[in-house]
Amino acid sequence: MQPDTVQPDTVQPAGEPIVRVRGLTKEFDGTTALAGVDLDVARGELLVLLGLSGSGKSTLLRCLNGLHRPTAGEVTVAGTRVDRASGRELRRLRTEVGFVFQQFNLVGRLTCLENVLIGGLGRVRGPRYGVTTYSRRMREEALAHIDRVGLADHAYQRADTLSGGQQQRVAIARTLMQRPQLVLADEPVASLDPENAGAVMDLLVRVCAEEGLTVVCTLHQVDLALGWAHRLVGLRSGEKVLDRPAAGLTRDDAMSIYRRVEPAEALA
Ligand SMILES: Nc1ncnc2c1ncn2[C@@H]1O[C@H](COP(=O)(O)OP(=O)(O)OP(=O)(O)O)[C@@H](O)[C@H]1O
Repeated sequence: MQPDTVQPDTVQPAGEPIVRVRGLTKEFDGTTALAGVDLDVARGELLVLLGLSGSGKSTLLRCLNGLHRPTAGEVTVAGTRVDRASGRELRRLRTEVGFVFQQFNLVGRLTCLENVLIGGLGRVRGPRYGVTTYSRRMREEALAHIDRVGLADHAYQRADTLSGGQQQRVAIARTLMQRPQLVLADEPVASLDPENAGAVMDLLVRVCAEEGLTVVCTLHQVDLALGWAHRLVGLRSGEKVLDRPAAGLTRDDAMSIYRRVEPAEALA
């Protein structure tokens, strides 16, 4: 499936990048997951991370929102030095950084509406139990996001009764409800069949572009990456081996990161 959203070929960096990574190294008990990665992501950019299983993609995403503390290096996201942030700074940062997971991470026994409202919890004081404990304005906002992802007829349906594609749409609506600046998506379509994968990816790209959000997304599907991304970054054994605009990049260029030979002129 081809995207029905026309994306600009590249994003002209305007001002400070929203993500700035320098010399990022992450080790786990003797395993080097990331080895000195440098990366800038411009505001509004859609960057796709590619690489073999175990190449460090998820670890990089998790270092961006502080789920992993780097072994060495600097990570700055939306002006916050994530690598040395306090617990309080990390909690604030996570209200500005949405995370879309492969397995959706919805609360199955709650309705779509309740799940989407959870995305707005960072904006309210104290816990909320049930839809009626949120303000009317928040409920209307959540319903508008549910409508936007095409699930208006399912707003009051339990999340665990929805298909995988529908559940990921709910997760996207929950992320929008969060009003983030940056969306991290870790293999958001890996659990879906090819048709649903294309449709959900198109939705994610479209709503993020409409909101002017920056997206860093890991994918295993090179064709999806070439269809949607502004820029592709390839990791191999924790090192960046490709960093090129998607425009003009061939499938063969992108596939080179999965080969053992060094990609030619990959780090333009
Ligand atoms: N919490 C952890 N504890 C120990 N090792 C870890 C941990 N998380 C990741 N690793 C290791 O770090 C390396 C990179 O893993 P990571 O999950 O980042 O790769 P990936 O490219 O996202 O893989 P996949 O495509 O399969 O999701 C792997 O060798 C993995 O085993």
